[in-house]
Amino acid sequence: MTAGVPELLPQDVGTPIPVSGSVPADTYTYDYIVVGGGTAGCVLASRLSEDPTVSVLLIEQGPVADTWSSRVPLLSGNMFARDSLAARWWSLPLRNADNRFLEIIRGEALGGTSRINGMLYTRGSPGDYNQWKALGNDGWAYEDLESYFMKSENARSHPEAQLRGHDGMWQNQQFTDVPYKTTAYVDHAIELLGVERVPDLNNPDAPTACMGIVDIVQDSEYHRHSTYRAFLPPTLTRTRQDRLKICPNSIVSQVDLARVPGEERIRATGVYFEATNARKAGFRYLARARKEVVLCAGAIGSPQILMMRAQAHLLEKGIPVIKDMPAVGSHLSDHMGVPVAFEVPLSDSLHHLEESPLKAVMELARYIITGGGAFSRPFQNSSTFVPSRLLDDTGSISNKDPHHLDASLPENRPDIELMHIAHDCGDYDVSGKGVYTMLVTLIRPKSEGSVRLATSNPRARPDVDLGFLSDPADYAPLRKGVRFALRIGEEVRKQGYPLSELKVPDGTSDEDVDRFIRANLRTCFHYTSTCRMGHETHGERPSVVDAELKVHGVRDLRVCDTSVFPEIISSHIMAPAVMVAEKCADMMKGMPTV
Ligand SMILES: Cc1cc2nc3c(=O)[nH]c(=O)nc-3n(C[C@H](O)[C@H](O)[C@H](O)COP(=O)(O)OP(=O)(O)OC[C@H]3O[C@@H](n4cnc5c(N)ncnc54)[C@H](O)[C@@H]3O)c2cc1C
Repeated sequence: MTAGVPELLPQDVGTPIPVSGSVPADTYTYDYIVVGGGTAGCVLASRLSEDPTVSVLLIEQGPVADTWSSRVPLLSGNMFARDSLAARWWSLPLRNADNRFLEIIRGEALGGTSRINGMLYTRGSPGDYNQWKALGNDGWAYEDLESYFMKSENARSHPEAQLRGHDGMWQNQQFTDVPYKTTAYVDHAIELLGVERVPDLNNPDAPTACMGIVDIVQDSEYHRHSTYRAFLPPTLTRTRQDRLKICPNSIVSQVDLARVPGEERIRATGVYFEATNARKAGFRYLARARKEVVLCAGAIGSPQILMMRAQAHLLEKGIPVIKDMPAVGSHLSDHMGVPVAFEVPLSDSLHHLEESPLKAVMELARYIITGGGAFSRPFQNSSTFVPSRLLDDTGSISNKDPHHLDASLPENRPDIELMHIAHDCGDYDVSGKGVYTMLVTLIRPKSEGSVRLATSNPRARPDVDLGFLSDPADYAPLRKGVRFALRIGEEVRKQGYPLSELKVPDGTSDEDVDRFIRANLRTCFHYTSTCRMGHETHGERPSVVDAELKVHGVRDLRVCDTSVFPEIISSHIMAPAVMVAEKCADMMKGMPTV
């Protein structure tokens, strides 16, 4: 037992396979089964179990692990720490980027990726969701979703903001003090280049070209506020343990499907699962759902589970296919980032903590005593968003026509984000140097990849093809973004600040910049759209779930995580994952959605 969450074993919540006739059919039956206790899954399980008359089973692959370091912002975002519970494996080679391999990363613990990520809370542009609606998804325009963003959050730093939530379970806040000198020079340079600085990047009325400090999910004690800590804390799970059963360290292999008598359709009746511990392999269990099964296993896990029954090509792997759905695992989208790195004085970057253990210890002590300092924040503090078409040849925004900056219009969505990071983001040797990185990120990529089963073993990692640069149209905005970052560097130097180019393209031609992009491209781990929402299962825009997140043609089965995004949004995706779960809970409860 860890930190008081009542944890159950597979044999406590499921019937062993083969099912014995002596076990009454109702014994291991729940109203709802939620698969995956990650970012969205914790929210959904929490909301569904508000009703004292329903029973909910939550099955999570990873442990409940509420360690101290998992709450310290700077430490908990370190995926390489031994207790980080970040699962890591290699992608397939990037065919269009020098056949490089990139690491696929997700959180595997209660809280999922919200337990290990960069903590940035961003809703995205209203135009992102108006685009979802334009693709045929009724009920998913920004005006339909705003109340769900507000319901979940407690925005501690924006008490006056009417369109931010202040009573929700999930806390976020913003640090307005500038942590390193570089930031002030960089921000000033960006303003000189025509981008407006805004106090709240989550204000839906902010222009599409804007820059500001990003809110982070953090509670009043300056701890990371993962969705586990916010929505399923021990105080809540203990009072609901009669109706909310939490089974960690268990992996769901398949959804149990049965034909609906007299109908073409099939229905989800339960899930098969087993302990994650390899020594328990071979002991399988079945839990049944009276009402619905909901997959919240993330944009890699949910298609992996569905593919066990739903793709014709899997016949070759000996997997019997119940329903052919070509969109399952297809259309993987991710933000791709190109780090443009500058050298700055060591004291102005996070590297000074690595170079001086004494300083690191003092900073940690400062965090423990005051809650402030370098350890109280994640790696990234601020961001700049720009639609690249507004950047002119000089690398600045001269077109200030309000129509072009109206964030509610899908065509105005920004396609470039510059993540401002006082650390290096590449694989090169920077020992002894201070580094400031502009991570130039393509946030509306046209390239798509896929998730495919490598074997029929549910414990095996699936093959992830990120598909970066498979659409050559992605070069143009990335090139503009890289040149914009270099231009910002120039403006900073003009102010007299000692910043020099460290990792930048060899020359100024398109070929030079493209070579740099291919050699340095990295994932932002923002996987979406592998079970995307839409009208059809086949045809021009094949999809997996409808606007109620129900899997097409299968009764009583929904998907609720970032895999359902009809298109990736032009910002970080954790807050939208929570919004999806809030809306899904209301739809399942039959409550009128706004
Ligand atoms: C390193 C990193 C940094 C990031 N930084 C940010 C950021 O700062 N801001 C932001 O907005 N976004 C960020 N993201 C992205 C964002 O955190 C995720 O996209 C989002 O949290 C995913 O939510 P989810 O519910 O879809 O999936 P997850 O949170 O990944 O949850 C899926 C859960 O399902 C479980 N699971 C999977 N398969 C099974 C199975 N078969 N059986 C049982 N359980 C299963 C997993 O263990 C996991 O707990 C980051 C991502 C990473 C990896």
